[in-house]
Amino acid sequence: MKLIKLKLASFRNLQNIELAPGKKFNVFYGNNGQGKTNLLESIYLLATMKSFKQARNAELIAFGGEFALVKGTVERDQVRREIAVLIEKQGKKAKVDAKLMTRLDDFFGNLNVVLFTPEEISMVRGGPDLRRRYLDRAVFTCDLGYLTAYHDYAKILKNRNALLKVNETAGIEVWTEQLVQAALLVIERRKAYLDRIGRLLQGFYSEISGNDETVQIEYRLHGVDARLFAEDPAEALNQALRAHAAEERRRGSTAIGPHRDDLYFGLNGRGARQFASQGQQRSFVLALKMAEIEHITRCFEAPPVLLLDDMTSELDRERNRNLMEFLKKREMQVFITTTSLHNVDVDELQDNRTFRIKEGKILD
Ligand SMILES: Nc1ncnc2c1ncn2[C@@H]1O[C@H](COP(=O)(O)OP(=O)(O)OP(=O)(O)O)[C@@H](O)[C@H]1O
Repeated sequence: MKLIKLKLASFRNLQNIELAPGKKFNVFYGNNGQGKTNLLESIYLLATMKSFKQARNAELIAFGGEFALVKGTVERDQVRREIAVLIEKQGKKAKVDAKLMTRLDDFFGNLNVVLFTPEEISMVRGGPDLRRRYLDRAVFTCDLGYLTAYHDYAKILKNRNALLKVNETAGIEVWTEQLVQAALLVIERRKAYLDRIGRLLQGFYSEISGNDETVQIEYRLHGVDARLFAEDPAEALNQALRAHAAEERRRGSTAIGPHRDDLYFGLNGRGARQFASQGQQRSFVLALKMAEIEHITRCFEAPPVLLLDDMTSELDRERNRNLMEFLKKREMQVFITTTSLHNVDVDELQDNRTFRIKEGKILD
């Protein structure tokens, strides 16, 4: 899967960009604040319809503009497709080969991306919402049905919360029953994904870190007896909900379910969040991304496009070299941003292309 053309109009500070990326490494370099991250954000948006900065539509449109347009030509198995996202303040529209997509399922999968930014280390250090967001996106890429399961759960959760908020207990059982069924579908898919990723993670971590530390990843159910869950998942959730009934009434919201669950990242048998160094945490996230790349490659029989934002500032020399080795071995298109070409071993990269960005324009 390759992005062979990219066209931007009024996207953030990128007023008018037309680009023919190379099929392997594409390095975007320039000073701070010139538009390098914006460029990666546009590619991410073309794949996911979302900003990785959680930006609202209005923020994506160039100051003073009415809309932004991101267009790309993607190639897979020698078939080319034109995909486009039009961003207006009130919403986004997606097109494939000039046809407006009414079902987003038909849009996703034309371009798959995996993103690594300096901020993502907070996935290890920060709160559970960041890990859930990562997990949901990762599951969804290869399992489009997950989006429906997730939305069904979210809808039921909203209805149940609305009753709890007004302290209405009549009718709550019906919602509880539906909540448990929908929750099980979400948890099952999340766990299945983690099983696959977990098997790949160790190898990639060793490759990046160059040492024999061990890593673990586990799904952590919030407030649920894990042993009972293994025997009778529905009963375990019901029991946990019964045990938290008073708390739910007090807080006016549902206390148990996938919206509260978390991921455990372990390093040498201890929590990476509390005990791993910055470098180890970075290696962990990177290994997670490598595992995600491998997983996507297997399910689409084509590697995703990798977006590496300001990569060099994040890893020490050896880890950086190990990452480059990993990337060189793969037939994968990579977009890298950096403040200086000295930060990236461009000479050593085959088929590389470099682009200088200044004030929202590509100079080369
Ligand atoms: N909606 C918008 N319209 C116009 N310009 C915008 C908009 N949103 C952000 N910008 C501008 O984009 C620039 C930031 O670009 P970007 O984050 O891509 O920088 P960068 O080249 O990645 O820098 P760094 O190396 O510091 O990460 C800022 O100058 C900001 O003012």
